[in-house]
Amino acid sequence: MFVEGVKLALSEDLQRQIDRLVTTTAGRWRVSENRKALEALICFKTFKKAWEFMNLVADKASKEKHHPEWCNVYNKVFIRWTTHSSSAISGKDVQMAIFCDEQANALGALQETPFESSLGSLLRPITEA
Ligand SMILES: C[C@H](O)[C@H](O)[C@H]1CNC2=NC(N)=NC(=O)C2=N1
Repeated sequence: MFVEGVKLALSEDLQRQIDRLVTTTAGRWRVSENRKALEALICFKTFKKAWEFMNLVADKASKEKHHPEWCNVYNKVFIRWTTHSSSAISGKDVQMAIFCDEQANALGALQETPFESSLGSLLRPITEA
């Protein structure tokens, strides 16, 4: 009983953190369609800013042993946090997403990035260009 109670409290806390990320970041973060990942499209002013961001996240990922699925085109970074051994978003995913959000803000990432419109051009196969 006690353990179950702790589990419940933890997942409620996680859900609250996820809700906060999704609702307070102006469309930057969303829960993936299969609900197993947190994803963001982050738009920087320059390529150098995007690269700086990726370096900071790379350092943190090595320390935390939790690595992003991501891609970069010029000033945009698409980033996804998911945990392979889990069927749901984990605390580590949320921790990394919050870290990314803080770093993105510190690097002056553009606040409002319409997810759908920008993602299309970022991931479009090069043959269609
Ligand atoms: C053994 C090692 O810690 C695991 O393979 C880690 C590595 N980094 C990881 N990163 C992410 N995002 N999810 C994982 O499940 C994961 N597993």
